[in-house]
Amino acid sequence: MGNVFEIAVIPGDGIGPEVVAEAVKVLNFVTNGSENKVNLTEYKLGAEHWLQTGETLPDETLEALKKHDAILFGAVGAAPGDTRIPSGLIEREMLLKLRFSLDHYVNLRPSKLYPGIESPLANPGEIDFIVVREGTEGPYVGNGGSVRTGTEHEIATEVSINTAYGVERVVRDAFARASKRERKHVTLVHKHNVLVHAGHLWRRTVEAVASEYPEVTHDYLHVDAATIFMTTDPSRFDVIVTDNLFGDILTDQAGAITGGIGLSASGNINMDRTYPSMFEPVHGSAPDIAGQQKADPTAAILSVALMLDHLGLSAEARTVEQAVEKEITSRQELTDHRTTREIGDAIVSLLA
Ligand SMILES: NC(=O)c1ccc[n+]([C@@H]2O[C@H](COP(=O)([O-])OP(=O)(O)OC[C@H]3O[C@@H](n4cnc5c(N)ncnc54)[C@H](O)[C@@H]3O)[C@@H](O)[C@H]2O)c1
Ligand SMILES: CC(C)[C@H](C(=O)O)[C@@H](O)C(=O)O
Ligand SMILES: [Mg+2]
Repeated sequence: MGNVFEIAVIPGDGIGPEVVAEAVKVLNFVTNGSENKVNLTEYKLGAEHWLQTGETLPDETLEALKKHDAILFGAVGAAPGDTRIPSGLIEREMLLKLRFSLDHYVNLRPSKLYPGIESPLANPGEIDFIVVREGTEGPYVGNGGSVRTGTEHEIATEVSINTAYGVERVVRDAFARASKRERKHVTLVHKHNVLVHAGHLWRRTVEAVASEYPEVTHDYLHVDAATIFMTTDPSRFDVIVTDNLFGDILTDQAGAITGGIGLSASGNINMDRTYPSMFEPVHGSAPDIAGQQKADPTAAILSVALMLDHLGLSAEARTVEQAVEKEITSRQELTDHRTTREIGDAIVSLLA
């Protein structure tokens, strides 16, 4: 007896609707004919929606979203120069509000250099690591303010919040994931030589949790040095655990070295399953290429694979990943770039 999974779909802004259309095609195809079904409900949210309605994320919408089994998210946000929308409004009051309200404490961002993908690195080696980015704390929580705003005496703060509870649960998740991987290695990335209070909490937590996982090795890198190794020796990484802001920055870099941000998937995961998890590409709304069918939908499609895994549909998840790998290989033989739709169609045809 199969299940029916209720999936909320939030296409969002810019290339969001374009890449989500392809991801939905793949999701429908891979579940069609299987005993597990998906029932999709679309929600209009984002910068365009705010311009039309003045709404960011109304409470009723949040409550409705909570009733779903998972959320498939595209991207939100305006072009940096768009003065009609206050900078950060949609990111904070819609996207981060969702991640915080649904307690998405594990922001899982895998990076893999697929065969046939060209890395900008001269000697990329084998790249296959995951970043376990803390998703609900750090400098993202909005604990700050500005006094004497606009004067030469302005003081602006953005306080990074790190709780023992929040750090421990994400560090535990990283070690648990590492213990199931071949190399079984965790790298803590922080900056405890300067950010001593938060840094030492992270460090002590890693040491304590590591003692429960004797089979998992671990090391530490300051975030500045981590960016060096991400470029010179990325194959050293297996599982990186880090705070919300460092994880944001490192995962864009990780995308760049593995062939581009258009391939980077992510899951905002509530491991306790008290609320639905949300799956989305790492990239944003890319206003520079929006509406032109230039966006690579692979990140959104691989986010569907992460979602299927989370829902317990691992056979379907592997099917999607294998079709993506084959499509990436077949791209190399083409002289023209595939459009967003063509990539989605090619992946669907490889699922058949
Ligand atoms: N999760 C999200 O919704 C999310 C994530 C990041 C940024 N944003 C928002 O998106 C807007 C634009 O941000 P940005 O320009 O800093 O980052 P971005 O990720 O949207 O774009 C950065 C660069 O990558 C390219 N790119 C992104 N996705 C691509 C894809 N699928 N295929 C090919 N190229 C791709 C873009 O064309 C651009 O040159 C901002 O409003 C930002 O706040 C939202
Ligand atoms: C848009 C922004 C809030 C977001 C983040 O910083 O987490 C984005 O950059 C991401 O990586 O998903
Ligand atoms: Mg980011």
